[in-house]
Amino acid sequence: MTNEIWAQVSEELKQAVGANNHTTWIAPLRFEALVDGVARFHVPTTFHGNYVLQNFGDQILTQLARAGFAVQRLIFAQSASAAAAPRPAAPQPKTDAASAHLALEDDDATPSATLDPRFTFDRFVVGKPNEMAHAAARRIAEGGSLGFNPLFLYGGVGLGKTHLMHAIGHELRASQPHLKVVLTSAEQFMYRFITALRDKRMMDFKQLFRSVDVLMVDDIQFLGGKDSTQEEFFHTFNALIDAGKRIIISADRAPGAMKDVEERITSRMGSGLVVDLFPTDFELRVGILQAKADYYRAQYPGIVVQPGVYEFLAHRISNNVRVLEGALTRLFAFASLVGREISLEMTQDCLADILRASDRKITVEEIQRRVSEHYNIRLSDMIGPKRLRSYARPRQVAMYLSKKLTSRSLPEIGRRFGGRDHTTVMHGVRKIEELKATDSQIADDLELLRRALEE
Ligand SMILES: Nc1ncnc2c1ncn2[C@@H]1O[C@H](COP(=O)(O)OP(=O)(O)OP(=O)(O)O)[C@@H](O)[C@H]1O
Repeated sequence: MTNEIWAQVSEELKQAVGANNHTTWIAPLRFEALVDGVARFHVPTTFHGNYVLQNFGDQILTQLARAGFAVQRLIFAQSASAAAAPRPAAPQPKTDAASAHLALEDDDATPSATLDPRFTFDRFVVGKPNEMAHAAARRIAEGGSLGFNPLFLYGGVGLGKTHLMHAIGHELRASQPHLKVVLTSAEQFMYRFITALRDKRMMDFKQLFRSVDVLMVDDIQFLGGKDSTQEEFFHTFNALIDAGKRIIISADRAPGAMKDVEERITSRMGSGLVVDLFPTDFELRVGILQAKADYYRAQYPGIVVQPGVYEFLAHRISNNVRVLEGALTRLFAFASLVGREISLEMTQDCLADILRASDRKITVEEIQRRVSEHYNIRLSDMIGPKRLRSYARPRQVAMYLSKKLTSRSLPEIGRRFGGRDHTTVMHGVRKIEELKATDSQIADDLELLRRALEE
């Protein structure tokens, strides 16, 4: 996108937000860059940026989409072109799509992140793979006493961890505005820590983080190998837990699977409620597409989506909801540009690159092969009739993973396990679900296998 195009989009926005709002809020924005679906703007103050994001963020995204730009995140910062260029010793917090919405602005008096207005509970579609995580997040958002602390949410890329954290933030801000709720990424925590060290303002740093009521830290796996930041995080963590404050942590893997993070830290992080977000299944993907499309239809009135399009996308696109969203944004923007209905043909054409990239699907056969290798048993024994525990357990693990990671139905899975009945598969899946909560060896096995399969 060029400055000229932004100028046109900005003009369009005048219609949407009104001339006064436009002069006050939109006109001062300076477009800086659009990289990987993240559009970055320079703003005169942090407050200005927060205000625009919260009040006009959706409209800006919509207008950009209308202009043909599939933007997924907006960042408003004083940043690069302002005087606040970081000194060399301090790493810059990354501003990619994953962390953009958490941007903590440098001149914030408190480290409370900008909440993304789109990441609310209302807009979170619940299905089997994420129902536990959603329920736990809801419990925290309701306030009151909980039987667990911290909450540790983990799962693969783009499955809604950040979304749930923001949703908790929104709810708490509305229902208990006196609470100091802080949402940050591990990377930003480190950035602040290093900056405080450099500027000899450690007391301020400690006070800042230890005075919060609810601390949410995203992408904690980032602490791997960053020894002094880990140490500081550990102290912050302990101080808050001891003071009865609430902590929510997210990561791309289970606490025990974290690399280069000290064991005393991972074991404390895993000492509350640990919940995993499973890869989306077909039903959840259709649900998410429908919910997002409802929203788009309000923005692009008159666009018709032909039957079968959502199902096609849910079948063909990977687990990552971010990819699913990007596909839909592009489809709606394209359909509105050319003024046609969204048909299967248009979908295949317009999304050819995304569909190609998502072609790799996990199969039951691949799961069986991996699981038998993992447990060191023959594939034929796992699929065959033998009932020995040493075969039955891996078989159940493979059934469980087949249910969770593929879109195959129970009878279809049964057929691939030597023609077993669907009730046998169901029993196996339930058994592993139970064991996962009580047997850490099984939980670790599942985690390892899932990672290997999703690579
Ligand atoms: N169940 C859901 N319902 C609606 N939207 C969802 C759901 N799950 C994920 N999304 C959307 O998918 C996108 C990616 O989600 P999010 O950023 O929360 O992922 P994440 O798990 O934090 O992944 P990462 O670690 O890569 O940041 C967001 O736009 C989010 O709104």
